[in-house]
Amino acid sequence: MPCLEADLDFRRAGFRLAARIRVPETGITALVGPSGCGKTTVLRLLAGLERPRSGHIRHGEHVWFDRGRGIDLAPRLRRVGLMFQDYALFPHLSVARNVAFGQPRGDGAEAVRFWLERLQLLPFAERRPHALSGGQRQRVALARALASRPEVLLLDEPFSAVDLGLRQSLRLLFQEVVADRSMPTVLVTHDLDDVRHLADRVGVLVEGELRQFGPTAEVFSTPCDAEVARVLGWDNRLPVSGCEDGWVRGGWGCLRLNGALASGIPELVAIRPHGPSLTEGPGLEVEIARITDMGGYRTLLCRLPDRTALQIHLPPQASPPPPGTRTRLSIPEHCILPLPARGRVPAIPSSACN
Ligand SMILES: Nc1ncnc2c1ncn2[C@@H]1O[C@H](COP(=O)(O)OP(=O)(O)OP(=O)(O)O)[C@@H](O)[C@H]1O
Repeated sequence: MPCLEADLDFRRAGFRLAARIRVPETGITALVGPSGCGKTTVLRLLAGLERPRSGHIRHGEHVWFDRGRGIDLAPRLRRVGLMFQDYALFPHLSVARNVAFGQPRGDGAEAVRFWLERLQLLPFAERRPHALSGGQRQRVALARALASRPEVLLLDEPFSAVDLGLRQSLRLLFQEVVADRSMPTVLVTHDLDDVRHLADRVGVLVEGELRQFGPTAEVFSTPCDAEVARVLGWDNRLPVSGCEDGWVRGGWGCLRLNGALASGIPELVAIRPHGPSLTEGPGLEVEIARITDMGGYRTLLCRLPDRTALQIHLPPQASPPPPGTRTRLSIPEHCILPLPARGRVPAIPSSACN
């Protein structure tokens, strides 16, 4: 199956990107990372809108870019369906004509209607982009990317401007389209729910470096370093000042680790919010700061002795003492993840493309 494979080295003033990425034909590959880490740049390089300094880009047997061999295919020849954050709609064209733009020859008004209907845009078919809401404009851009019958789909924040209900239905639609078409699909997003709901695999980009890449569940459950953990929403991060005999400590207290440390002193330990519980026995000293009922569970915001915040989730039947109470927290070893300052990118298995 033709996967999209790229080895990218790119530089611009004050910014360097070096990433190897392999996007299989099936499923969705998400790219996440802090603002400015280079996500959009990766999409622009793949689409041919920026030129790498060295490296290569291949789609199956087709070489799109190879600096050494002097190959640099023009963007229109790469058959990429693109959707960028600014939507890049033509202001003088109606919604229908924007969607028709870039359609392959032979696809007529029926195909346009099909996409307008699927993206709930039919009522706006004759409007110009300026007369649409942000979310409607975003759907026009998505419809246009899909109507071009791309062989590779690159989407930058495709659902950020729509409300939650529409977002859920767009996610479903998007999943169906990708399953029907089987094409390498890269989704850039800041929304971790998009990643959890949609992505089969995820790459975490930090300062232009692909720090971790792998199956979504695996990357979320075992981030390779402190920065990746932050990007993936591990909010409970405790800085480590020392480590001996299987214990780590900081101004917040000390915790026993599960198993030996792979290397040296971790920069911090991350704590899973599900699993810790209040105890009268030995545990981490905390003061309860806030209790929030979340419906299916309760969140407890605790303060540790050095005032670091720690958030845990308790089952709805738990009855924690009121805010202001000093108590102890028992944190099972499997809830503690020691993290180095900077991890190594795991090798991308060649089987990822099979
Ligand atoms: N046209 C440009 N000229 C110069 N520098 C740019 C340009 N576009 C982006 N940059 C810089 O390149 C770096 C990577 O930008 P990029 O847009 O790829 O980040 P991003 O991860 O997509 O960010 P965001 O999540 O905020 O959209 C940033 O430091 C940014 O300031």
